[in-house]
Amino acid sequence: MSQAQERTTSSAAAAAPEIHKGLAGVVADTTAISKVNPDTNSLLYRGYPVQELAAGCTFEQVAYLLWHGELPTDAQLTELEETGRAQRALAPQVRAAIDLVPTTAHPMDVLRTAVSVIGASDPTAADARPEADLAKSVRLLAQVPAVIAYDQRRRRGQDPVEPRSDLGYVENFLHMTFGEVPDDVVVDAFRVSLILYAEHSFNASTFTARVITSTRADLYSAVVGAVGALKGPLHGGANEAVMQMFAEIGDADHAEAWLRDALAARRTIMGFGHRVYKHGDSRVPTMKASLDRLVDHYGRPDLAALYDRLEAAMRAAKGIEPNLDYPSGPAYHLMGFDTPTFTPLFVAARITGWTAHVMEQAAANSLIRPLSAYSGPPERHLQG
Ligand SMILES: CC(=O)SCCNC(=O)CCNC(=O)[C@H](O)C(C)(C)COP(=O)(O)OP(=O)(O)OC[C@H]1O[C@@H](n2cnc3c(N)ncnc32)[C@H](O)[C@@H]1OP(=O)(O)O
Ligand SMILES: O=C([O-])CC(=O)C(=O)O
Repeated sequence: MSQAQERTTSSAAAAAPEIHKGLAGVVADTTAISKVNPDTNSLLYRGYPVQELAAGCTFEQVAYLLWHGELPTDAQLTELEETGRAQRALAPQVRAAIDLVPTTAHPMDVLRTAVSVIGASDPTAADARPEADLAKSVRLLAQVPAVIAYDQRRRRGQDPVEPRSDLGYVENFLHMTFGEVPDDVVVDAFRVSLILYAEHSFNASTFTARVITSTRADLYSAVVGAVGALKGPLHGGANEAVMQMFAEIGDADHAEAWLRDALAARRTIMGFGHRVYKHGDSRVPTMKASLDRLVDHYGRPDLAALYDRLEAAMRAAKGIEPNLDYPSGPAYHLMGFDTPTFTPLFVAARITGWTAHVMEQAAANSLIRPLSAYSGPPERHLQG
């Protein structure tokens, strides 16, 4: 190589931008909503450890905390509950829109469509004042359970169940889905799962919501985009994929051989691994404890055995730990939800975190627009 060529190569190398594929390790902004700390395996919502919130709070209290930064007083909680309870029923046009979506479509497609119609029917959709965005967030929190319950029931050929305003959020959700409020152990496991799923800093779906908000689009558009991002199996779609995987393995005694073959085929093992946590997901022990109680309640030690054997085999083979979707999938299965409904349940919880981030982004906005390094052909021209 000539000296001139060397100079060109080294100056090109010096100018080459550092690429952060997948934005891994990039700190994109500040947030006061939650702190994910992989070093201490901890997760704080507005400063509170999520385990403490899961042990002692209702889901509505956690929603209020994420939106407002503080836990509600009794009067504030009552106001939130009453506003939500009054909005639990679906408008006829939302039901009609759901009915138009074929049942061959995934329930996440139905939910995405329903949120879009809820937004398009809201005359305040374009009102970007913080109090208007908060009201939209409360509305979505109240209506998403009705969409999920309505869709699962229509797929089963069952009539819809009307909401009950005398029930709390969690009990009413289960009532609308199953036509009855199940035993306390089930209600409590569901409550815990919703609190654990509520918020997780700049994950892919939340970041999607923030990107959309950064263009000054409305809150419903941000949530529709976030639902799309959550659907993928590398993100929220993993909870249903865990159950499909369990069905494929069938029996705990097959776990090790199944995993050996799956890894040899370079398959991704669903419910394992995490972009941020590399030594285990802070939420898993709490959800696993709820799963254990469900296993006892329903008398399903076979499911617990499969869970444990696959987890141990994955740890031995790859040193990779489960994420929250691993215990949540079988927990939702035991509660009686259909497998394709699992990711919509994640949406019901994450609506709180998404909308908190939408409001935080809007309050201190800067258009999110990273740079790219061009890797296509050099400049060229049409002939003649
Ligand atoms: C609530 C949530 O959304 S949590 C995430 C839910 N998603 C899943 O459970 C899907 C399965 N998991 C995965 O696909 C990944 O672990 C992700 C997408 C979550 C994180 O991905 P990344 O941060 O890109 O992981 P990373 O590339 O650092 O992985 C390191 C190595 O472990 C491997 N690995 C990571 N997770 C898995 C897995 N679940 N199965 C098999 N191998 C895995 C990667 O292939 C990679 O191997 P290599 O170095 O030989 O190529
Ligand atoms: O943080 C992430 O990348 C994914 C995750 O666990 C979540 O969104 O709950």
